[in-house]
Amino acid sequence: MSDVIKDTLSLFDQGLIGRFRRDCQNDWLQFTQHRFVKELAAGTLEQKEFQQFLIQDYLYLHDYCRVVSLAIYKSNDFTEMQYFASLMQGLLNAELPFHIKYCQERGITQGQIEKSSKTLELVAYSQYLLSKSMQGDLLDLIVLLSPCLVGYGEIGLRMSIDKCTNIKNNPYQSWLNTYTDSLYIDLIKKSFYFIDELGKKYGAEQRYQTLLEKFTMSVRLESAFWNVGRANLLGAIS
Ligand SMILES: Cc1ncc(CO)c(N)n1
Repeated sequence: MSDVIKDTLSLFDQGLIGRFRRDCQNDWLQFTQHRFVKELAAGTLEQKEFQQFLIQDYLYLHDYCRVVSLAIYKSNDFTEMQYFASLMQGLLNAELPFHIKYCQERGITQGQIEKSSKTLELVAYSQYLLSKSMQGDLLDLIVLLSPCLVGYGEIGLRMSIDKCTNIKNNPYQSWLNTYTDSLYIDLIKKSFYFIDELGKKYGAEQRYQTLLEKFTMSVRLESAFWNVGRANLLGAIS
């Protein structure tokens, strides 16, 4: 089992994603080895903090889906459209129902989510994605989205083979399983190939530096997002 996971993890080092990850290594490590991630793996994360994270992430997923629908609109052929439609389907039919289930298990109601203030971390990330995705072509757009697309998968896979992970009585195990589920991982595998294809089609080589800047900013916003559960109310706006 762990060989299959290691093979899958080696894909993260290849192609355009591999190059971006290497070229913003510090930021990437801060994101994927964040304090929140370590506490999740150990099962020591405060329940309250996780609940706040779930609420903010629910609100984030709404904006993320909006950006994916913009990608469908921006697609120039049916192959591109099909890829983004499958991503949308994965979000709406797999990740979101799981997310709603975790909220329900923790007694978080729909009304509570709708009444919640957005944290500055959420506003910054969502607004960055929503505004930047309006500019540029489909390659710019997928680069903006790719830390979000592949990051949780890498985190989930690494945790699943890390000896330090508490798998026996970890209250966050079912949430972690979402991101190692074969549906989620298959989508990521498809994404590596698709991003490389778009890279060739839309000339990633010629504008690599601009793309790297977009990727890196999304990675930093992902790191900041891990703090949403701790963001105090003074830092929240509605
Ligand atoms: C902020 C954030 N990034 C990535 C994912 C994975 O889809 C998520 N649910 N939330």
